[in-house]
Amino acid sequence: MDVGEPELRVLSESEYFTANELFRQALLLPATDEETWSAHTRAMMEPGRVLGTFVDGELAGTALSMTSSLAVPGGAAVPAAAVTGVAVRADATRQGLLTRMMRHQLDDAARRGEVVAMLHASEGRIYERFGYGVACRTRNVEIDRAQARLRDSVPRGGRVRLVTQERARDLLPELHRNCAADRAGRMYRPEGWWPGRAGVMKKNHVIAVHADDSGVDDGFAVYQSRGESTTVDVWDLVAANEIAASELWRFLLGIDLVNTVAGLGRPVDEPVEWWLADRRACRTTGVDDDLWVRLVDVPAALRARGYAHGAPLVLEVTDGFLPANAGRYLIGPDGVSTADESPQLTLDAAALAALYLGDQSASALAAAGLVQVHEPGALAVADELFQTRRAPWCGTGF
Ligand SMILES: CC(=O)SCCNC(=O)CCNC(=O)[C@H](O)C(C)(C)COP(=O)(O)OP(=O)(O)OC[C@H]1O[C@@H](n2cnc3c(N)ncnc32)[C@H](O)[C@@H]1OP(=O)(O)O
Repeated sequence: MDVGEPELRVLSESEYFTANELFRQALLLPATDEETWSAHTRAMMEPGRVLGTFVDGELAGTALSMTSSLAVPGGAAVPAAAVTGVAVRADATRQGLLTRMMRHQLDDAARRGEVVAMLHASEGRIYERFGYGVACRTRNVEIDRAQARLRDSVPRGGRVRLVTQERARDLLPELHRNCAADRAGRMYRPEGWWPGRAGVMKKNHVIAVHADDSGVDDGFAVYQSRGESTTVDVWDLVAANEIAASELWRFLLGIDLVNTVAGLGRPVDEPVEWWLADRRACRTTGVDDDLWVRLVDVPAALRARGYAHGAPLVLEVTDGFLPANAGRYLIGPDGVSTADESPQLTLDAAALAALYLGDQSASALAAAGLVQVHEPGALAVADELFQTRRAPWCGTGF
């Protein structure tokens, strides 16, 4: 049976709990207890940014966004909507409710001056139609501790210390902010993220902080042990520089009684194998999509990032969901402007998102038919312009 004409509106604070329950039910998660809700989850809901769709007077769909920013190649950060809490009640799916919410949310982000929207997707087939594309990926690794010794050549410095969860609550938000320019794809963790995170932090989560030789904190790791043949799961490891990163790994690999150290959602180019004297001590157990990005304002997004040296290129962008974004852009190391010339390459908003942070090359996307080539040689030019020194990585779940 079709649902009646839906009503979409911004929810009031008294409706947030119901929206969160709807989300949890749709994600097949258990209901939230009152304490977790009021002390933690509630903090993720920003007034004016929680949407609800009502059918026959009942809440049937919800989606929220948080105020954030995203680091782009070249070191700048652009205002960003961090989208989460997306759900439609099981008896109201495939009737266009999500499509309405996505349109409303992207229009709202544009009104707020947000250049991109970003999310983590529950399934791979939902968001491309709305112009989102996979902009970075993560890798899960398992390191066999008995075999793992860091090479003598790995630079050393500073000191790792354990801090209490209480101390970590004060320390980590600023420390994370200071590490955020590390690479493209990193995001500013929204204000409500940390209290929300504290809600999922278990009693046995341990926090290690690295300080450099002058005593300035420059990285941290959050981990937890499990199982009898003990594995340490590393949930969060963020560092401002390579020494802090390798020293945190050195620390984790030095914990007594541990058999395996599992890094979850790590950058795909983290050089773990190169740190190890025996590279086979590290096994990749999975590579997954990380952040999906939607360029809300294509010209502003293109202008915000830096480009490698190379010849300029005329790129045509098509955008079925936000047609105002469609256009031709002259992109080069000296900047970006709108162009009248014939395009050398054409691609849609979702493919541009995959190119934008440097995760995929234009050549790889063209091989899948996602970039149309009008001029021989243009792919090589695009590959050079959009390439980045490091793989993009978000590293923040939300
Ligand atoms: C960022 C996050 O929060 S991720 C979490 C997302 N939420 C979930 O996964 C919870 C469970 N799923 C749901 O709540 C819903 O199925 C949603 C939100 C994914 C989709 O909501 P719906 O209202 O059914 O989407 P809507 O009807 O607007 O669909 C639009 C199109 O997308 C397609 N579509 C939507 N969801 C899916 C899916 N999961 N798989 C494949 N296609 C899908 C529809 O078939 C439709 O295609 P059409 O235009 O060709 O007919």
